[in-house]
Amino acid sequence: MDGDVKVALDFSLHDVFNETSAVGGLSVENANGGATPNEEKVSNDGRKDGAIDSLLLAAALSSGPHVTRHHYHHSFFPSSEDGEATVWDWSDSDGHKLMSRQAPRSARLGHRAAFDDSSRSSSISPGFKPVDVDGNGAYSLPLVPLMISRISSVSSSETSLSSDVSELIGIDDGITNTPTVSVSRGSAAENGNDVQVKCMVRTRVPTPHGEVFLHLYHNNCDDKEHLAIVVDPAQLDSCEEERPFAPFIRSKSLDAVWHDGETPMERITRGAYVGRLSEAGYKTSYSTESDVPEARSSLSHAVVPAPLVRIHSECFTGETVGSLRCDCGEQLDEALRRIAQPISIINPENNTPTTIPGRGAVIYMRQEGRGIGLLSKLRAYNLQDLGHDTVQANLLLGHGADERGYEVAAAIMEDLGLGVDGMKGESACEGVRLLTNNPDKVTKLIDAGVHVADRVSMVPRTWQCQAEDGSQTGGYYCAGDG
Ligand SMILES: Nc1nc2c(ncn2[C@@H]2O[C@H](COP(=O)(O)OP(=O)(O)OP(=O)(O)O)[C@@H](O)[C@H]2O)c(=O)[nH]1
Repeated sequence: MDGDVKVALDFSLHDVFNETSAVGGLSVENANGGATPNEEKVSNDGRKDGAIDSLLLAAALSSGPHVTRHHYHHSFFPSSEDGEATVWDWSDSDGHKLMSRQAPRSARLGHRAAFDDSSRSSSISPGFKPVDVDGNGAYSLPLVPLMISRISSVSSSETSLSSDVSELIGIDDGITNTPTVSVSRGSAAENGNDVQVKCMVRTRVPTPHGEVFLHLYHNNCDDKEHLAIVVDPAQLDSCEEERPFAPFIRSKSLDAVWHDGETPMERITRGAYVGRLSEAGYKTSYSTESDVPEARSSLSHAVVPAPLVRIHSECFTGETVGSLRCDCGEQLDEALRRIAQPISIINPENNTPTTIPGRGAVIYMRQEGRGIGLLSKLRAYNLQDLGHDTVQANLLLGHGADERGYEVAAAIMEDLGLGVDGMKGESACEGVRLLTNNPDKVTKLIDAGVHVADRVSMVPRTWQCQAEDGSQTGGYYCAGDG
């Protein structure tokens, strides 16, 4: 299991690599099929999508749909015996020969010590290449919220805990200064104010897990732009005649009328549309709740499982830099993968098995470093290198062990009809299946009014592989390791 071997890429992968880089193999610099990252391709139906990462596509084709930007380095591909890449042998006891460019986590952590020692003596431990193949990391999914953060014109001096959502919208909306709808959350806010959130924009984003809707939220509690990554592809292809099996996951505040005389183009620009936008046409979304199509009445939420939801905390180091100190990037990716899995149900209308698209959401909270912020988290890493654990390091810096709050996340879920209040009818008490290993998170969300129907453990694939190995699970660097 420990031996690193040299292998060749399989045929299809190799073809793509040769196309994308003069160097070929794993040291490609442009993993975007020769296109620049911003280059657009026009599909047959006239839609414009960002250029697909051909490296990723090739990996997915050769290894299966589970391979994503993050898992690309962690996942398996069929083994061959000669070539250029350093890979790890993960072959299982059933005789499946599998190789991965990702070392087992235990090995990664084990080798870290050797790496640290050897880098001091300028000789890198053979077989451990932590950042060997990350040329395509620049386009990874979690970069999106970070870019949004950079272009945000909302500064902390322009907002305050007591500011109204309408003030926020007036600053950088550019469409309307007078929002009429936001979601109010009882008395959950610690400062005594109602927590208000408003979805400012919703847009379709193609991802390795299929098409998702990215929702950007403003709120009256902090100056962060929190996000919801909604997986509900059924609504892309919805037509009025056919009612969906499960209620669509839509933002009430986005679909509301924001001001008198609102134009269709204003609504379309912020994403308040139904179905799929195309050059051929569009349809603005329902502006009142009574217009929302009901799920098929004969299909209760007992038949369609409650949506899977993960509340994910931003982790710049783990998600964008590819830090091995935590598994946040893998967790985000794994959450989206699991939410996007098709759901098998029995259609009570004809009693036949049927499959519906996966549905759920990742609520992406900008709570870096368990709420202590990136600056403090990075300082905490230095203290951890001195031998302190995560909690000790946070406390030494004057922070709590975990400073995250979940009222804003709960308000976003309410706005999306997820586990709080629901959209209407049967979905009202549908609840959510929460993807987490953190019991504290479950308690805090229940306190914030979320109906948690079930907790689903959130185990990254690399951990699962380790468990099968019988080797160490978790590691001292990962905050999620408990
Ligand atoms: N302060 C601090 N924060 C960290 C560290 N490593 C990761 N984080 C942050 O921890 C957050 C993730 O929290 P976790 O405890 O891993 O996971 P969780 O969200 O509580 O629980 P799960 O839902 O089971 O993943 C992210 O915001 C990371 O930025 C660390 O060493 N110190």
